[in-house]
Amino acid sequence: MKIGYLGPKGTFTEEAAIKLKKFEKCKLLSFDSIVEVLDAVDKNKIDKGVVPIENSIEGSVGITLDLLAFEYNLCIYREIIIPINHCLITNKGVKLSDIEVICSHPHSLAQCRKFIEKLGLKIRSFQSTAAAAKFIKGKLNYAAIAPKRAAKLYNLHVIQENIQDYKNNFTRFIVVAKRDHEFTGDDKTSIVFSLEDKPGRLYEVLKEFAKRNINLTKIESRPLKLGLGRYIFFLDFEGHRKENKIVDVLDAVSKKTHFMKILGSYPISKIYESNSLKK
Ligand SMILES: O=C(O)C(=O)C[C@]1(C(=O)O)C=C[C@@H](O)C=C1
Repeated sequence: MKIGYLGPKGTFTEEAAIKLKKFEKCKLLSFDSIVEVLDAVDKNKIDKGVVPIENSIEGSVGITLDLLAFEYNLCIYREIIIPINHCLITNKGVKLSDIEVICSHPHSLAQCRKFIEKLGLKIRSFQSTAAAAKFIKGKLNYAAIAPKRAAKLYNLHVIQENIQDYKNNFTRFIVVAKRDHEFTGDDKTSIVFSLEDKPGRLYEVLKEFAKRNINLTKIESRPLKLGLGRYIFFLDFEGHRKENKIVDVLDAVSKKTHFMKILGSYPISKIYESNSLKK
């Protein structure tokens, strides 16, 4: 089983991918961007791919949602939630006062916004935290925001841990595949849909879930990219698409939407512990 992840080695996504070893024997392969991971699954170069979808401080990873909605017909096979400990990382011997530029993934920079503002640093974005850590190697006025494990892998130094602006920081990752997960009895389903621009249309859809006592776990809108005021909705709810109640609700919703895509049913994740220093 080949599983791709947003790399290089040392990203939070790799930490999430390592958790998959509990479920199946797999070989982990690193990719430079989220789109490359999804594309490799789509083209059957790998069996599954792990990408971030949502963070408890900064919200959704827009690119992941957009690719699932508009560009690929892939399924969510599993979700993995891990705690995120952002570390300030430099070359050995560098002091806080030496740092001029801070490098990281835009989502990580956003999760540490107040911390960065207090230090008055310039920022530079990278495809991932570990790519930023690799980049600062040998650059004495640069720091990276990255996992502890990235510092260890690239022989860098952790100046400060847990620098995110809010204590409870978690990211939800999804494992994407060509098919979704079989029924386990403790599942969730994700769909995406768009509506006609008429009064009450979203209410009509949500009513179908309320009527059947189905618990929604997330709702999010993203631009439909056809102009202001036009949206696509992502909805997560409890239950598996093979259960009668869910078959029924999906049928009702498909009749009330302009477009609907089932992204998949998969087991609800527990929150994993960080294993940032374990392999
Ligand atoms: O750069 C990484 O380490 C990633 O795994 C990406 C990512 C993200 O896109 O949200 C994952 C977890 C953190 O929330 C910050 C960055």
